[in-house]
Amino acid sequence: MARTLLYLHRHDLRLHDNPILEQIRKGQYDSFLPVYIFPAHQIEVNPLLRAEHQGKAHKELRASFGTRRTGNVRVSYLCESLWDLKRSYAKLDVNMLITAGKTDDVLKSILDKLQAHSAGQIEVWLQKEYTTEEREEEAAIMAVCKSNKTVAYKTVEESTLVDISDLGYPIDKLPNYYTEFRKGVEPLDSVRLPFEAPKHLPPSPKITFENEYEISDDMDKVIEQLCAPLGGRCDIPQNTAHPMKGGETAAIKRLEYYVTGGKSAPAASYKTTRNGLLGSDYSTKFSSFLSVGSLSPKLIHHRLLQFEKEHNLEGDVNTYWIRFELLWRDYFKFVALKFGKRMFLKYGLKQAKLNDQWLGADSREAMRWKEGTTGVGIVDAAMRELKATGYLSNRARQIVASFLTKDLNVDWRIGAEYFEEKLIDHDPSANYGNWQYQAGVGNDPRTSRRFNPAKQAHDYDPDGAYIKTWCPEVAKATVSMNWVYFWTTPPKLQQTLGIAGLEGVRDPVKGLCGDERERNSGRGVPGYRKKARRHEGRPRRGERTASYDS
Ligand SMILES: Cc1cc2nc3c(=O)[nH]c(=O)nc-3n(C[C@H](O)[C@H](O)[C@H](O)COP(=O)(O)OP(=O)(O)OC[C@H]3O[C@@H](n4cnc5c(N)ncnc54)[C@H](O)[C@@H]3O)c2cc1C
Repeated sequence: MARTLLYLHRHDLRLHDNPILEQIRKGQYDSFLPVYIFPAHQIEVNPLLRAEHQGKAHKELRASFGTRRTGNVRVSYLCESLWDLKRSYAKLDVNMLITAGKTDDVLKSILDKLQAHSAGQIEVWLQKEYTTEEREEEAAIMAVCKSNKTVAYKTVEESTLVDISDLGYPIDKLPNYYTEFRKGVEPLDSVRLPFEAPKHLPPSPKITFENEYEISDDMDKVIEQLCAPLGGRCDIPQNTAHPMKGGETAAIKRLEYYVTGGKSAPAASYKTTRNGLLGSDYSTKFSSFLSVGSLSPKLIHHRLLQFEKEHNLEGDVNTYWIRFELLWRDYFKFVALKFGKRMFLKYGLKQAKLNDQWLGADSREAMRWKEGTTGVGIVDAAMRELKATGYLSNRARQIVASFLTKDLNVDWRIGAEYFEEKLIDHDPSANYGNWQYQAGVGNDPRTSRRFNPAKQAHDYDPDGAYIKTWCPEVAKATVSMNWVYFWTTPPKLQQTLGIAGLEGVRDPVKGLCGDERERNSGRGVPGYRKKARRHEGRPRRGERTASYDS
């Protein structure tokens, strides 16, 4: 009997290190059909409906606090990643089917079509995911397969550096804090070798699949369509910290770039540069590739091993630290599996009723935070960078998350949902896990962690270059307090700079920064330098800036 493998791609848009494609190399398949379905519960797919099916348009997709599930920058990035994969398949004479709709319904129609064309024994393979919505989707897919006697179904774990089956304990025994988890998997001897990209694949079945959605072969057309209800396609500014396009091709190029240059390669200084805010090399920028699966964490690990060996950098703290961060990614995925829905609940993993008075999405605080018009320079710069580019450094993410939850007292889920809409690297476990951590309801042993924005600005943006890049209205300010806290600009200077009427000057959203003592803890005010020297190396209460247990 003929055998057909239907590969339902999810967040695994690559050929390299792909266990499902490896299975094809090992198995005897007569035909192979890779499929991607734009999921109608996460992406606004109405614009792709054929004219005669406009009546089937579903309700506008909104997250619980009103933001879009997927914004224009992220959906464009996803299309770039998908079309890159489609082109790679085409080079192997394989036709990738890209369609849209409710995943299980669409899968059922594809299976019907395949069976009508005598595809024989059909196997449906897909990536295993760990967050609740993705697991619910998987359950629905499994139900479709089970209801059809000629269809076998298989999921594959492939998205983490350390496979879940190599942890050595069941998921309910996952440590509640990162350090214990990390120590349990280091020194990473169990990381499996990446598979090579296939050189040959079986031919695609000769079927033409049609449903109510029409997906053009022209990526730009699809991007235009998908972005139309999301405010239109976004032009990313030249000075973005993330200039890379989506896709496996760009991902491999980025990985190679990051380890090129011997001891001067960006990877060789990662630990010292990773808290940067401007430029694209201060950190790896692997996250967006990892989030859609264009890059495998196992490939990164093994490429780093090779790099270390070539340049006598074994045991180097910089490359170690890249893995340290990749393990955070793994950890949050496993946390999502262990805690299920709690990952998304107000009181978090801890079910810690820290605060019953959090402000909502329509509060002035939440709205001005999103717009980047609070008057707190480092926060506004970051929020505008996020909106314009879909990317934000880890340092800036921590600062704005702390400001929203600890200074403005806004419900952390509003921030998480906004990040979900905007970030090109959105990954539900990393996003919600980090937000919970910052809000004090997740995996942080401390609940009172707060970042003082003035101290952060002076430590990580001492000459204001970052603030001035994204908030050009204060570019001419020469006294640091004026770009750190816009409203401190003397009225005369406000007139000269032309900023007197700006919301952040006239009506700032200060949160705790409104407190005079708090403002005086910033280096921009006289006397700070003396204080700073006194406290050197000794973080003050509530002001620890080091991330996590770094
Ligand atoms: C509030 C908040 C929300 C976040 N949301 C996301 C998200 O949706 N998707 C996402 O990938 N990361 C998220 N992060 C983690 C981190 O900020 C980004 O992974 C990182 O900034 C991406 O840039 P990079 O690839 O250059 O990272 P690098 O510093 O080069 O790190 C290398 C890789 O390690 C992983 N990593 C680094 N830091 C973390 C972390 N704290 N948690 C989990 N993985 C990490 C990423 O895969 C990253 O690509 C969030 C952090 C915060 C504070």
